[in-house]
Amino acid sequence: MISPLIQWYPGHIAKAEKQLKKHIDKVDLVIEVRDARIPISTSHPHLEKWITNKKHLLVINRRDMITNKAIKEWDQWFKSEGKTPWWCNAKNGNGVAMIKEAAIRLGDELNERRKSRGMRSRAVRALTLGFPNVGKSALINRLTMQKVVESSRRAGVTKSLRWVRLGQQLDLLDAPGVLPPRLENQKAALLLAICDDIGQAAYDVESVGIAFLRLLSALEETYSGFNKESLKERYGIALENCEPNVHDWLANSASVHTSDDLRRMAQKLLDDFRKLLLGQISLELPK
Ligand SMILES: Nc1nc2c(ncn2[C@@H]2O[C@H](COP(=O)(O)OP(=O)(O)OP(=O)(O)O)[C@@H](O)[C@H]2O)c(=O)[nH]1
Repeated sequence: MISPLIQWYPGHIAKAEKQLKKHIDKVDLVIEVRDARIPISTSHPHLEKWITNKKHLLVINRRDMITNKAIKEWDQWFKSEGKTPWWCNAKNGNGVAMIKEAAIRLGDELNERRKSRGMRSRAVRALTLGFPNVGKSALINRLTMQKVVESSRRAGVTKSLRWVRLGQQLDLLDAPGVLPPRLENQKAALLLAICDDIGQAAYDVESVGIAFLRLLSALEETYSGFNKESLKERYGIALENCEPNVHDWLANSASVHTSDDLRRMAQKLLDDFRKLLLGQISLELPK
């Protein structure tokens, strides 16, 4: 079995973490953004420690990339863990207005407290925090209803912290994505690579593509909007019987003749998944 060793901690992320720790004291509220396809693997292990005494809004973005059934099950799971998830699609704006209202409500609570202590009320200061590429910048652009920060397909585009004013009520700090310095959990790292939430320099596309196929073949049909037929039509791949050695099995398939073919196919497969061409697929299930 091929197990990719994935590590990604580029200089700008190390710098971002340092800056973040400096700025975190200045904010009232942390808007944590996660990827709906992998909401556990995109939870930062140090976040709880960083945000003690802060208000916390948990946003699960890319809701369009998983099924409604999956959203419902995750929703119940988060609630059973004492958390309230706010689902959104930062690309088309779905769910963003409710997140804005929730942030403003939390700001109002804060200002009530300030007033009771004889202090003047002010805009709530919020920080968006999350792994690279989960949609933090897209969310900010939707919240402000203009393109104030760069949002791009590549992970690691936001490179410095920047304040953005949202009316009189909300000041938002857009921060670069943060990651733990070591991806101890390689299963989670693999999911991050499949979802394009870490830079491509961190992994071997062929190994990740093959691991993705293996995951697809093990997916619960009822839980996913994934259509095995589409894979068969587009790539000539039948997922049945692809174990135990996916690599050999793939190498013998009709469209793969050279290792370059294999690499190209792996890349296309991952791109298709990321662009929703293979359906709405959850790569993690609630425990
Ligand atoms: N399908 C879909 N795509 C989204 C959604 N939100 C963001 N995207 C896309 O995901 C990519 C990454 O979004 P960004 O907003 O740049 O992500 P980020 O978290 O700011 O990324 P970093 O700058 O790397 O930290 C972009 O191509 C967005 O258009 C969503 O809800 N659904």
